[in-house]
Amino acid sequence: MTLSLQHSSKNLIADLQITGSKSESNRLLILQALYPNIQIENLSNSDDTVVLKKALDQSSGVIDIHHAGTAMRFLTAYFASKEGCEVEITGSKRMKERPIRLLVDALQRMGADIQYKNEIGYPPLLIKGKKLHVDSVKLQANVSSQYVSALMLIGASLPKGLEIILEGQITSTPYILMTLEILQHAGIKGDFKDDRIFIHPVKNIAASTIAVESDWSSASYFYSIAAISETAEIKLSNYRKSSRQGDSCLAKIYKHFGVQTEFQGNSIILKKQKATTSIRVCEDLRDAPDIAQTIAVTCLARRLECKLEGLHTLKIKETDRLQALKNEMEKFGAEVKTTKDSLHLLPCKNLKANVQIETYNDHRMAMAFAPLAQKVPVTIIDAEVVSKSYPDFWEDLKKLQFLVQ
Ligand SMILES: O=C(O)C1=C[C@@H](OP(=O)(O)O)[C@@H](O)[C@H](O)C1
Ligand SMILES: C=C(OP(=O)(O)O)C(=O)O
Repeated sequence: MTLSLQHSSKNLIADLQITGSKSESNRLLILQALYPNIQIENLSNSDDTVVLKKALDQSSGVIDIHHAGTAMRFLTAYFASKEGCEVEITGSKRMKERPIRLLVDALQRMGADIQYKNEIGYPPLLIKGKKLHVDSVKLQANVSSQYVSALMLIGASLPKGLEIILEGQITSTPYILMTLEILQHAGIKGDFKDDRIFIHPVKNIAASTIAVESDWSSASYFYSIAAISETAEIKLSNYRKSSRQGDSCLAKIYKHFGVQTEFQGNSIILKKQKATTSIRVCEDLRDAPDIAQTIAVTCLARRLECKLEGLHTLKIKETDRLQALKNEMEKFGAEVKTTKDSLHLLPCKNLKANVQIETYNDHRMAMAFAPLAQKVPVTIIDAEVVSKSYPDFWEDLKKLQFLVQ
C-alpha cells in the first residue's frame, strides 16, 4: 500500500487513544504464561504482541513471529525452559539476519537444547524444552538488552532463580529496568546492581491485574508533529508521569523544540509553544534507540543541525536504520553523515517535495517520515508496515487533519 500525505492546517488539535506499550505487553504475556493468575489490561494491539500471544498457545510445530524482535528473543528463553515442548521458531527474512547467538549460548550453558536450523547465530531455531538447573550465567550486554530481559523473564520459574552477570557496556538499560519493575509489580523479587541481576525463584504468585501504560515510542510521532507545527494541542491517553518506558525521555527532549508535556489525569497533552532558538540538537540515544528516527526527521523538517550518538544497535533492528535514514533524508536534499554508531544531519535549506519514502519493512521509517507532510507532500511506500507496533497510525493521523490517500 502506497500512501500520499499532505497537511495544510496550522492549528493541530486532537484527542487520541494509543494502545498499550508493545514492550510491556510482551513481557506481561510471557509472565502470564508462566504465572496464569496475572490479568493484563490495555494490551497492545500491535502485530508484535498478536504474534507473541498466538505463539504462547502452541507447544509444538513451527512458530512464525514475523518481524517481532522481542517475541523472537523472549520466546526462545521461554520455550527452552518449558519441559516437553518442541518448536521451531522462525521469522521474516530480516529476522533471519538479526543475531541471537549471545542469548542461545547463554541458554545452552544453562543446559538448554537449542539448535540452529540454517546459519549458526541466527533464526530459525529448533528448541526442545527442558528443565534448566544452572542458576548463574554470564551474558554480553552491549548488543541487545532483549537477551537480558529474555533471561530475566524466565528467571523466577527456575528452581533456584537466576543470577545474570552482564559483560561489556550495557545497552538500552531502561528496557532492563522495565523488565525488573514488571517482575516486581507481579510479586517477583529481583535486584539489579552494577553488572549483576538476580531474580529470586517463586512457584506461585498472588493474583493481580496489571495495566499496561500506552506506548511512548508511538507517542514520539505526535511529539514530532507538534514540534513541526505552528500551534498544537494533542491529547494522548493512557500515560503516567512515572513511566517504566525509557522513551518517556521524549518529554524532556522535545522541550528543546518548544513542545511542553502536561500530565492531566491519565493523559498527556502536548502543547506547542514557541521553540527555543537551539540551532544544533545533540542527543545520546543509547538508552532510547527507537526514537532516533523520529528526532532526526523532526530536525530535518525544522532545518536544524542534529548530531545523534549511541546508535550502535540501529544496524541490527528491523533494517539498518542508520543507512535507511541517510538514504531517505538525502532524497529531500539533506546532507547526512553516519558512522557505525552516530548520525550527523546538516541543516537542510530547501526540502524537496513529493519524495517517495522507502520503508525497508520498518514501521518506524514510515511513522517517522509522516510528520514531514506538514512541510511538503510526501509519499510513503509499503505504508502498512506501521502495524508492527501501531496499526491505527494512519487513522490517527487523519484525526489530526492529515490528508492520507
Ligand atoms: O526489550 C524491549 O522491549 C526492546 C528493547 C530495545 O531493543 P535493544 O535492546 O535490542 O536495543 C528496543 O529497541 C526494542 O524496540 C524493544
Ligand atoms: C526495534 C524494535 O523492535 P524489535 O527489536 O522488538 O523488533 C522497534 O520496535 O523499534
